[in-house]
Amino acid sequence: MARGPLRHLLNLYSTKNNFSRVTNFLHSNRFLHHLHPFESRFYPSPHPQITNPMKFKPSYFTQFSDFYIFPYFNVHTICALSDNVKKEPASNLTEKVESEPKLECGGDGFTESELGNEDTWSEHERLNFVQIANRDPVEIYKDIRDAVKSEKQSRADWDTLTEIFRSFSKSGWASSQALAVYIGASFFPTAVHEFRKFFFKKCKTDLIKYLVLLGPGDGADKFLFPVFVEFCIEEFPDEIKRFRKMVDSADLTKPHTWFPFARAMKRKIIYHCGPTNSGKTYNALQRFMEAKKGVYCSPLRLLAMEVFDKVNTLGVYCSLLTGQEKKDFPFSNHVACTVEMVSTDELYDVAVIDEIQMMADSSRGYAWTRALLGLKADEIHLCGDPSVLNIVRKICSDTGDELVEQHYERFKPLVIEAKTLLGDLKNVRSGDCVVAFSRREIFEVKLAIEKYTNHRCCVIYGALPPETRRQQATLFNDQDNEFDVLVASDAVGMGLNLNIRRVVFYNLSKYNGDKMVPVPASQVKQIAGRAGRRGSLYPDGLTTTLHHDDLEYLIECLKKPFDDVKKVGLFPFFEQVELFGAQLPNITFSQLLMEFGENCRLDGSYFLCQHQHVKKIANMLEKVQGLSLEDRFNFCFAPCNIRDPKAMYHLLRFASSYAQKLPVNIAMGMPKCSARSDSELLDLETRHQVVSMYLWLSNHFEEESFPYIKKAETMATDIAHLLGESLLKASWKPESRNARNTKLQQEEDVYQRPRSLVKLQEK
Ligand SMILES: Nc1ncnc2c1ncn2[C@@H]1O[C@H](COP(=O)(O)OP(=O)(O)OP(=O)(O)O)[C@@H](O)[C@H]1O
Ligand SMILES: [Mg+2]
Repeated sequence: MARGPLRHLLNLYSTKNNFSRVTNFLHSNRFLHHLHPFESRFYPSPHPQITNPMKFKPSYFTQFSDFYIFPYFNVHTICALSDNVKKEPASNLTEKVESEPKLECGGDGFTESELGNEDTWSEHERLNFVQIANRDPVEIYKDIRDAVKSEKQSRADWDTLTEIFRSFSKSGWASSQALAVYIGASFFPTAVHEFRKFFFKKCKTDLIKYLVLLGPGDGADKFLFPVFVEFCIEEFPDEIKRFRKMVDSADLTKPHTWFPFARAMKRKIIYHCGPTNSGKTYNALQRFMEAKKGVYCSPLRLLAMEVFDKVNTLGVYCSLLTGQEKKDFPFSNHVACTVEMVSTDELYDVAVIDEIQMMADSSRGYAWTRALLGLKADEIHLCGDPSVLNIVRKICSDTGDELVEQHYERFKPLVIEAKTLLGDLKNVRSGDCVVAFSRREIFEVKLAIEKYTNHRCCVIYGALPPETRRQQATLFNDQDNEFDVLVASDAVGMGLNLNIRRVVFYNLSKYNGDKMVPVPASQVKQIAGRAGRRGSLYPDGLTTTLHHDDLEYLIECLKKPFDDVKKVGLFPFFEQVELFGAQLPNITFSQLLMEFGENCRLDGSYFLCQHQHVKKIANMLEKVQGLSLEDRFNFCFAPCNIRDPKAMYHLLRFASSYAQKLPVNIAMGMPKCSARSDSELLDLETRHQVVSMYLWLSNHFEEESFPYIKKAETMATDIAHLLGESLLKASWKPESRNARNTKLQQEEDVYQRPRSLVKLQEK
């Protein structure tokens, strides 16, 4: 065993202020290069110091040190364990390490001078301390283990020792280091408690004196840690084995290896990179239509429907596949689908993944990542802004795919109107799209515009079914009617082709589920960019704000370069969660998801997508008996508004019937007429959601369990129609789905909203 250099490092490490010497030693020995692949097995976060030794910083060292502290991880073991380590015989490496000139720190690394100048210490004690500091932790451990019983100590020393162990048990450093030897965070306190008992029972005076000298804190923690590791390895082999299995099954590093068939292909990736309205999707779709077999992956059902209609009109037979609907076009070789639904089994000539920057989306990003990594297509066209270009470059270098970049500019520049609407909605003009970020505000604006001007408004917001959004868009685009103004939420940012002359921001703040925050610049850009589409009535796009106060923020957002995204989303497949769950019997599914989130390992380019939505549904379904783990997993992804109690109730009902193996009933009536008030409109929105959920479930479970598909389809169409009718007449004050917003509703005059929410926040 190449213990010499490793011991040397350990000794250096256990002394204070020795950091620079240790790092010099590491650099000179090329240890870091060799350890890289192995290191990635332990840590969920990126370690730039490993990939680039010159960036090695003191704070990293503590995390890095296990390899030296843990006596079994010598150079040989590390070489053997790492797959990608340079093919160099371990013995060579050892020789290199050992042949490095010794650093000038005297003896074995821990010098006498480093012990300070305590006059009270005898020469004998000094020598003793140096010896203890430099002893092999394995030997220290064995000595304690084999001792008969502890020697008598002074009261003061016992007290200090108690403090030392208290500090050790609370040390975040020790707890996170322990993970590297598979002692989980939840087991760590128990392990320390046992270690303390063991230590107090048998420890010798000189060791205690040395620890007392170090005192509670860093120095003692680092001295005790390797001894603690030895203790755990002997005392808790089963715990360690169990935790190791668990950690291994939550390994989400190297996700490109999850798709061996895609890896076996030589794929060509074409990144259509540019701002909104620059022709990215148009060009990608040209290739899609030319191909023998193609797939278009859309961020929205609406956009999938648009492409489905468009390419069929142009004579290319295309099917439609979304979570809710399957429309098989006879003899078609093309399919337009939502990105979550794309098959990674099917072979395609050309695939298009639209709005690729959504890879970085905190909840849905995993679907884009999966499509990019897993699609089996000779040619994959990515359309999006430049924010994920760098990370796509990195992913392509991991997958070995060829990457071609095509850069685009906006057809016509977007012009900012500095005059603004001067805070008065009476200044709205034909072709304007007023953007507000809540349903309540959308209806307030519509009400005000229709009351104080001669314009009529169409509305588009997230809770409307795609069919209704399309109907509203058509109404707005059509010049032969009075509906010449659009009031919309951020749902307008993607997809629809709209004849917008000017995008007017009613405000530039939105509620993030917790508080009001400024709308991110990337979103502002995307929405503003909707003004002036090529081929539309208004090819020159304009944008402005309602209030002058907000203008500065709008300009700032539009001037801002695109973000450079560092991480993209990932989510485990069911099989991965199942494997992980096998290590943790007797816990609920939502606890299992939580454990997975806490224990999974990711490498630096990925984050685990948020799954509050999934957890909330998992919690609700906990009491439903008879669902398999896979059923639970699938139910949790149903498109259900978790803030809508009625929708949640129906989902629970569906799951309960399914669990009892009964045919799942829609059990929901159809309203007779369109809505006459906002609460009726809300009710229609909920009903549509429930039916849409039913359709989604019928596509994700055996069809026999959901036998009322035809009925659900008819209901969905009818409700969307009623919603459309209702919106034509909607001229009521908006209500809110939950009590939280009712306070906000008390504002009487729609013109009296805070002057500039962005400004207010800055203050
Ligand atoms: N070469 C072209 N010939 C005719 N029309 C085009 C051409 N390129 C783009 N268009 C039209 O210009 C409009 C904007 O193009 P496209 O939707 O491809 O832009 P985009 O860059 O994908 O925008 P977004 O980021 O908003 O999705 C569309 O209506 C499209 O049909
Ligand atoms: Mg596009």
